[in-house]
Amino acid sequence: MSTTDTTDPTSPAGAADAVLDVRGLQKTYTGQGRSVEAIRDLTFSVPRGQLVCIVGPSGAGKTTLLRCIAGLLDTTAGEIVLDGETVTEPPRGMAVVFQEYGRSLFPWMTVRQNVERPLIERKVAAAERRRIVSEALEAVGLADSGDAHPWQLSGGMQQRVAIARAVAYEPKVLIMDEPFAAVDAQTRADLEDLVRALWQRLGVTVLFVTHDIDESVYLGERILVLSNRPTVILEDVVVDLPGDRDQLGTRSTPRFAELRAHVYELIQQAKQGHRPQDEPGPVS
Ligand SMILES: Nc1ncnc2c1ncn2[C@@H]1O[C@H](COP(=O)(O)OP(=O)(O)OP(=O)(O)O)[C@@H](O)[C@H]1O
Repeated sequence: MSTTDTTDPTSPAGAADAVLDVRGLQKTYTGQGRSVEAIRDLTFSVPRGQLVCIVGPSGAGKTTLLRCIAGLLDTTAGEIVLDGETVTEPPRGMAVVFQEYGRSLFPWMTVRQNVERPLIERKVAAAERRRIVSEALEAVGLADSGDAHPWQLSGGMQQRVAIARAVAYEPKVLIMDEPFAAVDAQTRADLEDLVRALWQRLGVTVLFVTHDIDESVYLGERILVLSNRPTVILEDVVVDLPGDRDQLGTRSTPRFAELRAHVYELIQQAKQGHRPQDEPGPVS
């Protein structure tokens, strides 16, 4: 298959099996006498259980997009729909893992207490909480670290705690914003495999923003490549690699190299200001 055959014709906006619909999203930051048009027009839909990576040049609006989807930021126009409900505030069905694991965990709480906290807020009964937390820690390989405090753990382990907390929440959509940018290469590879394993086991829908093109190809079933700001989708790339992936084997296949080269080329084009030909103008 050539790299030009990668646009997915099967993911129209508003697909019936979509867990998440982003429709005509626009976001312009205003204040202090100036405005920044971050997102011009984004429309895409994510089928339940898909692992989607989002890449684009620095400042393209990736974090802005995730914050809008997570209900943490008001949109200027357009709509985000999670399982049929318009998102107007952080919805129960979403969990977010950020890059700064150090700041997202409470240092005075143990690992177990950190993972348990959202479940307490959700008023899950104590016995059920214990079961869910144990399973989540087991799933991320931290079954023996429940009584430790975050500051006693390595960066990679702390990020595992953040992932366990997100998974324990049993989200419909797991949002990850450059979660592995601050860990070393070996830990990063392990965490990538952890995300793929959890995704396959739990069937959760994942939106994963990364700067790393190789990571997006290795992890994703699909990659949304964003243009330069003001952001539109430059290309919706299908990652047609086998579901079972491993760091050495998958990354050395010709198809992996082909997809990586294609996404790399798109990012270069985005940086040079290339836009899709049929880009709709901003709605006035
Ligand atoms: N609170 C804000 N007020 C004004 N402008 C903002 C604000 N937050 C972000 N921006 C601008 O919106 C644009 C998109 O920012 P955003 O952080 O979403 O991009 P990004 O793709 O996540 O960047 P990076 O890849 O560097 O992390 C940038 O031009 C940024 O300066």
